[in-house]
Amino acid sequence: MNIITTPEGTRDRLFAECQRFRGVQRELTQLFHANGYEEISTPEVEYYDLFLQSGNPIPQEAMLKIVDRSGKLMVMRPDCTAPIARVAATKLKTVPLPQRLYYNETVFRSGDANRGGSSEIPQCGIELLGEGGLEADVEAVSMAVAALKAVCPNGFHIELGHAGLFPVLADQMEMPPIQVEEMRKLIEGKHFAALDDFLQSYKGKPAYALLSRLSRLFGGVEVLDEAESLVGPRPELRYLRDLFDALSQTGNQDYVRFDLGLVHQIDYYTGVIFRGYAQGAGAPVLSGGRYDNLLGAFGRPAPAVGFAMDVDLLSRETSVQPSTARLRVALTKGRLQDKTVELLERVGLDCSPVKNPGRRLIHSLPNYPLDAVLAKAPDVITYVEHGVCDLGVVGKDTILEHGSPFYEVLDLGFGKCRFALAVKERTDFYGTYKTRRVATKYPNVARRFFEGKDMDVEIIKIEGSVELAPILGLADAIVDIVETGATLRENGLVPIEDVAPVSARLIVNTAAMKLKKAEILDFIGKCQSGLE
Ligand SMILES: Nc1ncnc2c1ncn2[C@@H]1O[C@H](COP(=O)(O)OP(=O)(O)OP(=O)(O)O)[C@@H](O)[C@H]1O
Ligand SMILES: O=P(O)(O)OC[C@H]1O[C@H](OP(=O)(O)OP(=O)(O)O)[C@H](O)[C@@H]1O
Repeated sequence: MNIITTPEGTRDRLFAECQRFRGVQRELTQLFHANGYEEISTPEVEYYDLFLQSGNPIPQEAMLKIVDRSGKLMVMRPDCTAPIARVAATKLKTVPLPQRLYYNETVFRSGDANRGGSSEIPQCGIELLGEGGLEADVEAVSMAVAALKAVCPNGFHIELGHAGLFPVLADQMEMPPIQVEEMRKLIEGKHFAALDDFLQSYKGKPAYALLSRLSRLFGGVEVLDEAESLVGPRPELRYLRDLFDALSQTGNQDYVRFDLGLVHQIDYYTGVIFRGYAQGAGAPVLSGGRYDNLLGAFGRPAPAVGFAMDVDLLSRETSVQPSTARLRVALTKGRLQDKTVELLERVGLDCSPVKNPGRRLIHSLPNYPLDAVLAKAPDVITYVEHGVCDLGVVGKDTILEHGSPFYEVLDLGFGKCRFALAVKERTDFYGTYKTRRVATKYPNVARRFFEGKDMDVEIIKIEGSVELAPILGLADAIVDIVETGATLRENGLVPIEDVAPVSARLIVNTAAMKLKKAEILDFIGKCQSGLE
């Protein structure tokens, strides 16, 4: 058979697209070079252990692996920073610090090709090795500003956070580690209402006031004022203010904001963290921070700071289209549509176009700057993830199945049902050694549920009316949505265990949240007041 397609997650670039892409690379590399950074290039394959050693937060399953002739496990470089730290600690060991390095390389990660995920991510970035402290951070953030200025004609901004803030606040809450992680996830995902609920029983703790606001504290320098008013002076907040003041002295203040809710799972970063957002791009185009422990992991302890820019996102045609102030909201068609309309009407939005849609799929509301897009549930997630819709209304079932690379800000309370494990009446599902077969429309949810029980099962994906599978003898059980329980009953099935509760959620694209903050917060506020 002749192979005439490119591998999953890869693509060719032709003519104008290639020119735009090379143009961005040229602009960035010239800038870095002109500022005293020297180019470094490392192999596209590295030993897997290198990334284990670096404490890199990239999950194992996201790395593309190869086994070499001696049986050693290698990976296609999933990140540029660890290999550069390796070089600095070995070949460059005798070269005095600080070292200023830049790279123009592709990193490889296995994404979900069916959802537009790319396995090849071209990056351009810098590493400033061997310099700690404010001056080095000012240099790195200023370089990030200059780099975005060079390639984002429609506007951009950078947000600063501090990796040290969350751990000290979490310590003051005296929570078990599992709860700290739960709280971290709620803050990182900007689950506004869920975080409020979660923290109810911690109201007496000293860090409660700030932690309960942390996911909402993004914006201008007033964010630091509010944080300080809630927790008193803190060195991390003081540091961010000093950094902002220093950046203001070099004329960068208009490009710099804050997000105190930037809280990463693994403390790879040790100080300032930053992300860059460009008008028209649905995901951050730049990401970086201070990582003072990485070089030490390779035997040459030294502080370091750096950032990487996504050249693909920066050179896409769509990234040069300025976004409008109107919000685009993807609504799940079917069961959730009427409830969403009810909620919006309760707070005064005229939804008549959505109530009489005909065959049209996009509807402008006459009295609010919002375009409603009607889509199937998994597509709501795809549109919001890619930033072609700013917000979405979708069931938690779909989020649990498809993942959540977006902010999940509100539980809207309607569309309530649950995931349950169900079997034919009078069946002992757990009482056998045989590998059980489970039919479901939600294979990821089912797989995780049984993994949590350390149980091997065979999962069969069914597209609908899953109840048929055990009746016809194809499966021993199903994992499916149960609302009233009528469908199970009428088909001789019984629920034996709840898997997860489900209800409709309001989700927000991570870049849109930052680029259209005022409009999006207004809409979230409206939805929240409709719930109350
Ligand atoms: N009884 C229920 N069955 C299925 N979904 C429900 C139920 N109750 C609430 N929901 C919520 O409604 C959402 C949309 O359900 P709906 O049935 O309209 O679409 P779907 O089942 O995903 O698609 P379709 O039936 O068109 O294949 C679900 O994702 C879920 O969050
Ligand atoms: O507990 P109940 O109130 O009976 O509701 C649960 C049923 O509703 C859903 O099916 P849906 O009607 O969406 O059809 P589908 O199976 O084709 O998705 C779900 O998959 C169950 O079959």
